[in-house]
Amino acid sequence: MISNGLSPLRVICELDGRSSTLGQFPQPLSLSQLSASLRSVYGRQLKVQFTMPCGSVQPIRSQQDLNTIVTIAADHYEQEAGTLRLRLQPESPDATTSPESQPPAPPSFLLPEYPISVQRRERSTSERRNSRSSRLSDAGVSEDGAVQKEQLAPFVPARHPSGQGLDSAADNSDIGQIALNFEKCTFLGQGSFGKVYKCEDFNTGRIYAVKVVELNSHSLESQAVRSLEQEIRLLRAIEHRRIVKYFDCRREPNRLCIFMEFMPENSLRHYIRARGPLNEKAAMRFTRMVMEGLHFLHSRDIIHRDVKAANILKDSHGKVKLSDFGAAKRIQEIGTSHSVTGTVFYMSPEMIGGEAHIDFKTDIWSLGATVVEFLTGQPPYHHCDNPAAVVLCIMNHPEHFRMPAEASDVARDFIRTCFARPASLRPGAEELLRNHPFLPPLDDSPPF
Ligand SMILES: Nc1ncnc2c1ncn2[C@@H]1O[C@H](COP(=O)(O)OP(=O)(O)OP(=O)(O)O)[C@@H](O)[C@H]1O
Repeated sequence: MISNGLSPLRVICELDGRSSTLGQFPQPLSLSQLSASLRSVYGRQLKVQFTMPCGSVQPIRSQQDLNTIVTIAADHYEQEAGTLRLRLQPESPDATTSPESQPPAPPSFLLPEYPISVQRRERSTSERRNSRSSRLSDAGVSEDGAVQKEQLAPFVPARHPSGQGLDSAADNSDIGQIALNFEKCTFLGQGSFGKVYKCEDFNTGRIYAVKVVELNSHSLESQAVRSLEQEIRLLRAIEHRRIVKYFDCRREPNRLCIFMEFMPENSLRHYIRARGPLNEKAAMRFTRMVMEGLHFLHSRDIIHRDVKAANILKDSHGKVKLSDFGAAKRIQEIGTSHSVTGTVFYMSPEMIGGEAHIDFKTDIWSLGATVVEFLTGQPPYHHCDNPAAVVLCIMNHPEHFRMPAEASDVARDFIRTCFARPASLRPGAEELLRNHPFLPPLDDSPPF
């Protein structure tokens, strides 16, 4: 353990993949002293960050951030007693621009460098045959477990006049069948790891949401990108009415484009921000739908890992579906941005603690946090003024959590049940669906 007594703290900094000792510092460690030391050693403005036990990267911007980080390091990196490891990153000129304040950039990856005529190309008999066999080999698993045929219509790859396909930069020969109508792409929103566009396939008129993840120079040819592509190809087979479907994945120079089912009514986070917290009846309905989606994923051995209102998308019939399942963590690994500020609110203690064995129960915790967001407009521990403090609360001071003031006993019990710890005491999705009065069946719920 690092003591907060007199023993000095050794600070090691990593910049551009190289680690070096910055020095020994008296405790409590002072941010101004640390900054002065960094300036004298590196001679330039640097962002100071810390890698949490869960792998997320936390910026250190204040003395309070630093104090919290030192405590977390002491609690979770005991094998490195007396040492604090920091990551350094050069300050970019636009570092102060938040994603929200950026203008909605045009979908440059989709804009052709040549005029495009929107027309259907007739396919030859052999193309039709090949397309059919590849669709059959893509056969997936349906909601009831039955094997079923790929739902995609036979798309024609878009062709560049030079003869190259849109995806010529990568060997995506078995995918990349969606030919986009570039004129019909509109910006939908910005996430931490990419921008999302609504796009139309010019052959079928089918609408997609396309998430574009900018790849950093390290990740371009990395195993992580290949793994993500493979994972999304596998996830294409997952089909359920409470889950946003993945259709495809295509690598462009410097970018990865993930094609998903388009959900017209945006996320529950947007809904709550626009209209305020949900009433309890609505919260119960949406939670039931999300839990049904989780139950399906868990029954297929998939942990979502990023359940939150921003990942619950609405259709135009008042129903919701879970999005971003399975791949969210991998996208974080390869994206150019590495700050996950904000998402820590929903993380389970076992995930934050970097436990080796994370199971489905982590999603139940996150759904509990999401229900708090439904009912209050904010996730739990939102009163903490920095994410590092949130981490500390979740790990060490769960009693600091504020239960929604107006919540019924049933809602309170549901939230408490989701926050049970250790994870082994937390019920699974099926048990909650069967037994918890916060989740009464809906008209279209399957029997449990
Ligand atoms: N399948 C979809 N259909 C319609 N809109 C979508 C779809 N997927 C994402 N969006 C919208 O695009 C925006 C960005 O979504 P994205 O999933 O990249 O980030 P996020 O979940 O909001 O945040 P984070 O990246 O921090 O998890 C959001 O406004 C979201 O509602």
